Amino acid sequence: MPTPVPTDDGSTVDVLIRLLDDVPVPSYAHPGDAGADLVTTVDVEIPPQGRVVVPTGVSIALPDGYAAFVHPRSGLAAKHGVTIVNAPGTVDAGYRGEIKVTLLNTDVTEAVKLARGDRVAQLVIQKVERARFLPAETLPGSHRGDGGFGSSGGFAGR
Ligand SMILES: O=c1ccn([C@H]2C[C@H](O)[C@@H](COP(=O)(O)OP(=O)(O)OP(=O)(O)O)O2)c(=O)[nH]1
Ligand SMILES: [Mg+2]
Repeated sequence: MPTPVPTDDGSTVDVLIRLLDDVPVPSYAHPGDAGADLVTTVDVEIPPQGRVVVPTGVSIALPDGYAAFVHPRSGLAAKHGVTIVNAPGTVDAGYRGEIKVTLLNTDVTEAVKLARGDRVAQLVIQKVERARFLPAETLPGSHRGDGGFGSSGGFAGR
């Protein structure tokens, strides 16, 4: 069995954060976690199949070449059907406004009540490339070609 190489704990980036409310600085629950939890600063009830934009009480300044992505939390999704409409939300490096989360209650019958301070999303910071788009008449061939949307097969006979 190959020995896993420990992750480099120096792989962190400094991100300035403003707390706009009495909220904790987002933190990673465990070493090696990718997402730092964000809380809602408001009590909210999301009706069945409803959506609501909640503030998180934080704004950040990312270095150029980085973006932050607002991801759903699996516990909220699995237990209550709560996800994020635009998952993952994209926070641009130049954005200085409050980070907000557009929550969606996918449950058809049950409303979901969230209280101020509840963790509603997780923020993943990533390095991102920006492209120089080069218009071309044709594109180089590839093994996949234009196959997509299930071209490699479905599941369980469908
Ligand atoms: O889940 C999200 C997604 C975005 N944003 C903020 C940060 C981001 O930099 C800005 C714009 O997001 P996006 O580009 O996704 O929205 P848009 O509809 O294209 O708005 P804009 O025209 O302002 O770019 O909104 C959030 O706070 N939460
Ligand atoms: Mg945009």
